[in-house]
Amino acid sequence: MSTPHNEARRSRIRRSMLFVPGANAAMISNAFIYRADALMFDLEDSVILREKDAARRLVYHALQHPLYRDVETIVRVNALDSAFGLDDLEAVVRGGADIVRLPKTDTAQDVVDIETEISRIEAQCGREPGSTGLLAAIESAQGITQAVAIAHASPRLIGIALGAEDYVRDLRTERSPEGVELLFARCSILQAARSAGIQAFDTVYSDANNDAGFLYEAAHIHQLGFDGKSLINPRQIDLLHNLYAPTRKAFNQAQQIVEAAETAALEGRGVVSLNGKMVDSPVIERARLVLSRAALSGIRDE
Ligand SMILES: CC(=O)SCCNC(=O)CCNC(=O)[C@H](O)C(C)(C)COP(=O)(O)OP(=O)(O)OC[C@H]1O[C@@H](n2cnc3c(N)ncnc32)[C@H](O)[C@@H]1OP(=O)(O)O
Ligand SMILES: O=C([O-])CC(=O)C(=O)O
Ligand SMILES: [Mg+2]
Repeated sequence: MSTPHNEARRSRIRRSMLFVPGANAAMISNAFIYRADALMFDLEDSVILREKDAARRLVYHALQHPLYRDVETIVRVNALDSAFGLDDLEAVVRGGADIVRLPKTDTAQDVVDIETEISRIEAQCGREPGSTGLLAAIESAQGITQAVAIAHASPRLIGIALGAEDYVRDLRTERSPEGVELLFARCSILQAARSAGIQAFDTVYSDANNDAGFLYEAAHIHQLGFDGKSLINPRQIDLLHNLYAPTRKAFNQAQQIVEAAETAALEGRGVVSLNGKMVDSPVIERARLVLSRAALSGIRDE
């Protein structure tokens, strides 16, 4: 279903989504200073059981703070079948989060269930119906098998994301630097997301001090076609944004393609040749994407 809400939120740029542990008052109070495309307050696996209630209160207040008004806020709630999920959802929707991140999504029914609760809470608290977005994280073999159904399960979905730390546990393996064990899951998520017209996000890179390893993984998922990545540390933000910025060569080429296409359109031609290479509609579309990424991220420092 196409609504003004999901059209706008499905096309928003989200290269970087920074996880901020919900129980860490210091991090919660100043995470807005980091220029991530979205901040993702966490109430799930970074919060120990005895801090769940305190974390929920901290995040609820942060959501309403004026300093967080200009940044997109996502909150990872606990699963609805846990002791905390419903209380989290009440606080987060009432607090005005832009997007709820559902962890460990195994089936389309998981999405339908949280959608039903979000609609109820929106109606009860007077929040505009449909204004809370959803992001489903897939973190199991079952979830990957169901990725297409999950991606199509709700008009609120802005995207689906891989949660690789839990996923490799389910596969009974470990993450490797090359990520061969994640290739099937990454391709499944990307295919499912694109088939539903929503965004695809890669998982966290957990070694906050290994820039080379992070960049290797980020280049890989950028090449696969992901819109962005979940992050754990602010130092990863600029590394990722720079990687999403086009090179000077790609930028110049995209400019030439768009200029040639505009001239051809004025002359009533759909296909033109640029330095011997065919320029037609998919080439022009991709060139426009490069120019829009340059407008946002600048030109890559190499
Ligand atoms: C598998 C999963 O579920 S992953 C998702 C859940 N996990 C998380 O949310 C973890 C988020 N990340 C972190 O907690 C931390 O970055 C760690 C534990 C990985 C590393 O911690 P540190 O070594 O202390 O980080 P580092 O020394 O780089 O911190 C530098 C500064 O950035 C801040 N910072 C670090 N990570 C974050 C973050 N995720 N959000 C906000 N601020 C952060 C620190 O508070 C510190 O601020 P200060 O200079 O004002 O004191
Ligand atoms: O979703 C993520 O990237 C973090 C996470 O929970 C996981 O990897 O299991
Ligand atoms: Mg997880």
